[in-house]
Amino acid sequence: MESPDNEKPVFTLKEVKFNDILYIKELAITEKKTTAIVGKSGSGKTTLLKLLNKLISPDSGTIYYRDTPLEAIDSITLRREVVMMPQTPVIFEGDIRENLLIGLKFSEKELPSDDRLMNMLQVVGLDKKLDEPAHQLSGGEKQRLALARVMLMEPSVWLLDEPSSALDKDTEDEVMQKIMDFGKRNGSTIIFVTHSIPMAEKYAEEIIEIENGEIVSIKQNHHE
Ligand SMILES: Nc1ncnc2c1ncn2[C@@H]1O[C@H](COP(=O)(O)OP(=O)(O)OP(=O)(O)O)[C@@H](O)[C@H]1O
Repeated sequence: MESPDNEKPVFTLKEVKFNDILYIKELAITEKKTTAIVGKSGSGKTTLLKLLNKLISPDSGTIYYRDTPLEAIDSITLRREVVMMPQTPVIFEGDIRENLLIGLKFSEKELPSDDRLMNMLQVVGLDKKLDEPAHQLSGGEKQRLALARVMLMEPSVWLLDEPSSALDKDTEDEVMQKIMDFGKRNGSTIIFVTHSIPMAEKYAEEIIEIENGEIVSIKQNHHE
């Protein structure tokens, strides 16, 4: 796939194979754009995100992050810039504050103030106090907390696996819109997995469709 000169790929995949699950001959994911990965359950969407975050490694082929092969980048260094939010939010022992800060533990950034943490809870629409225990939150609230954690890390690239799956229809749109606004404001690249074609069409500029571990289409999606 050829990109115009002003569009640089953030990830490039060449002949990438993982078990019998995924085979990607060639793929370039454009920097600063929003890309949706769609496909049926079990088609390999999560596997692709995990490969991009170096949680798993391909059996063969090469994945480049910008111009560097992933095997030449240390995982922690990569994950300071490329942050994945898994489908099921990971919530740790402790209160909401600790859960917000845990993502920043490996970064070299200064820890944010309580005011900033509260502001982030407001952005994701989580009306809780910082010292409330996190494990008591509902599924949708945990997802909002996980999202606020990602936002605090100010990733250059977001990998979101079904970011709104635990939310009801009314809040799904609100949260997706927040992700988009926040990401665009920070000049981030957003790559999100969804089984919902309407969600992909509404929010993504590029839609990659996977079927049985292979890309069957890449569409540009123009918003008015
Ligand atoms: N490490 C692994 N080893 C073997 N099989 C795996 C591994 N990881 C995933 N699979 C299988 O690979 C297939 C693709 O899984 P994946 O999680 O990527 O699908 P998905 O498209 O994200 O599905 P869903 O929409 O249901 O989350 C599934 O059949 C899954 O059971």
